[in-house]
Amino acid sequence: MKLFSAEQIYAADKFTIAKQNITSDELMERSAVQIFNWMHLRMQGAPVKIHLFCGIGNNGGDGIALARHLQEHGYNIAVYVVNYSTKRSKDFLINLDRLKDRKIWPNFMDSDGEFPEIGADDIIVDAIFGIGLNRPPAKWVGKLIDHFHASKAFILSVDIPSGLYMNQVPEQKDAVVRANFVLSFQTPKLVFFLPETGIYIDQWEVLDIGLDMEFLTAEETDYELIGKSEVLPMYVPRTKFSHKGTHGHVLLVGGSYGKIGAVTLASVAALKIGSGLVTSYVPACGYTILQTALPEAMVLTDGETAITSIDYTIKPSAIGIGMGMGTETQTIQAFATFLKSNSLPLVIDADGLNMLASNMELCSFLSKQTVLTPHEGELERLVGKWEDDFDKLAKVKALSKKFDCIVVIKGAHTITVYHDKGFVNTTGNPGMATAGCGDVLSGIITGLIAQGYESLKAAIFGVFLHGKSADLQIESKGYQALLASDVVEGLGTAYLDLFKLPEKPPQQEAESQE
Ligand SMILES: NC(=O)C1=CN([C@@H]2O[C@H](COP(=O)(O)OP(=O)(O)OC[C@H]3O[C@@H](n4cnc5c(N)ncnc54)[C@H](OP(=O)(O)O)[C@@H]3O)[C@@H](O)[C@H]2O)[C@H](O)CC1
Ligand SMILES: [K+]
Repeated sequence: MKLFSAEQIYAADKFTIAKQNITSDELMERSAVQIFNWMHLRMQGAPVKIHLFCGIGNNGGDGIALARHLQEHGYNIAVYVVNYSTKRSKDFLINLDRLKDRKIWPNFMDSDGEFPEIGADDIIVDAIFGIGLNRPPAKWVGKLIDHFHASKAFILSVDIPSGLYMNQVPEQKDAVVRANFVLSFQTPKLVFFLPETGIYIDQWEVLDIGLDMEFLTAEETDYELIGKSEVLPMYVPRTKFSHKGTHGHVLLVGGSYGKIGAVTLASVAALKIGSGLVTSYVPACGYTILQTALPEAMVLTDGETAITSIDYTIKPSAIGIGMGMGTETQTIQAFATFLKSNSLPLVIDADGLNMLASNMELCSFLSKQTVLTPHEGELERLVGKWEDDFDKLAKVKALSKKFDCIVVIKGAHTITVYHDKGFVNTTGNPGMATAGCGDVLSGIITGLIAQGYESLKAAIFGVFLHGKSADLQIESKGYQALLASDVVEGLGTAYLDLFKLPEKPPQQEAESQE
């Protein structure tokens, strides 16, 4: 799913209005009706108090139009106009008049004089600011937002939590609504998925307001949200006459005394994701461990407790390097020599990234579209400190373009960056914050590349399957007990889940059984 910018959404509005020959007010009405239907389906007329806080722009207009529909269906509402500016939008005013025609008089608020009482069991509809926020909210609006939070009421934000920008992090962290639920029009927003801004959103859902599909399809976006529909077309099925030689040969280079587990996890993940053959290249201290833990793998050794040179005669189809490898001087030399002569598809993780970061000149030797899989600490060593999430993304894009590499920024929503484009993952959970999960991911991505997936697709698909496996495993294991090896274990079901149809709603299910 594409993640559109504010400019693109405004352009889509304009295009849709012209093409469908509707007014902007009609488009606002569609938005309001969609929100109303969503709420009505869940609330079924419940007499819960609903406080609608509406700004004076089109986000506020949505709120005002929603208030009319709620009132017409007998809901218990209170409407407030958060009068932060005198520049009221045309469609806001049209809807304000419609409300007044129905004898509903909003409370106009333009300072922190007195805020209404809000009960913990009430609902707040947050329609103060939408995607048009372009400067910090006034102090009193910040206080009003504090008042929302203090009430403990459920907060439903219209389109985007008020106070969040579309393309930068907020200056005042307190002046942003912490939404329990966001109903976002047509497209989720990138800020829902970034660590500094995603914290303001518990859950979100997209409402289709019928923006022109032709326009949306043609528009290129800087970011894409990756779900099942995006990865399914990437999947390459096995053919009847294929054999282990057809499914690639992975070489994993890493490990040092006390850290052989890292290569072991990557190796088993590479096998489980479907590579035909896996060779693990480890210091001699890892030989027995690997041969015992993973009889399916072949093992090559070098040095006693750390890797001192990387020499092999096998012909791998993809190489993963760095997990548990250490950064001893001899290891760094071996790594440098290897990079200078290697032209095979490559994945670099963990200590491989640390060695790269302390010898950035080596980046010019990376084979094309090398995949780097840093966590935040490793990334900072590679690109330097960033000011905020947007600066981080800009720095990563610059690195990717400079060295033609793919950077997998690991996090709650892992973002795979290639040149100017970012792919935001939707699977995974906090149970994955556990030792070895990164090693598993590097094994998965290397294993997919070895099977013939292009490196970028392997990174995007691999990140998805890694998270999906953990999501499926969590159902029986819980967050705390999830281990990296459970994530490896679940890879088979993660593949199978790609082909599971979504569950039908109960009514359809009954009909299909008749
Ligand atoms: N296609 C869709 O998704 C549709 C979305 N709709 C809704 O429209 C909003 C966007 O509406 P817009 O009027 O452009 O913007 P806002 O409502 O967010 O803001 C209104 C104006 O407020 C001014 N502004 C910005 N920041 C501040 C601030 N800190 N303090 C005071 N005022 C501020 C700004 O105007 P200026 O000229 O003063 O700069 C904003 O324009 C979208 O989110 C949806 O909810 C439509 O209903 C249908 C289509
Ligand atoms: K809002």
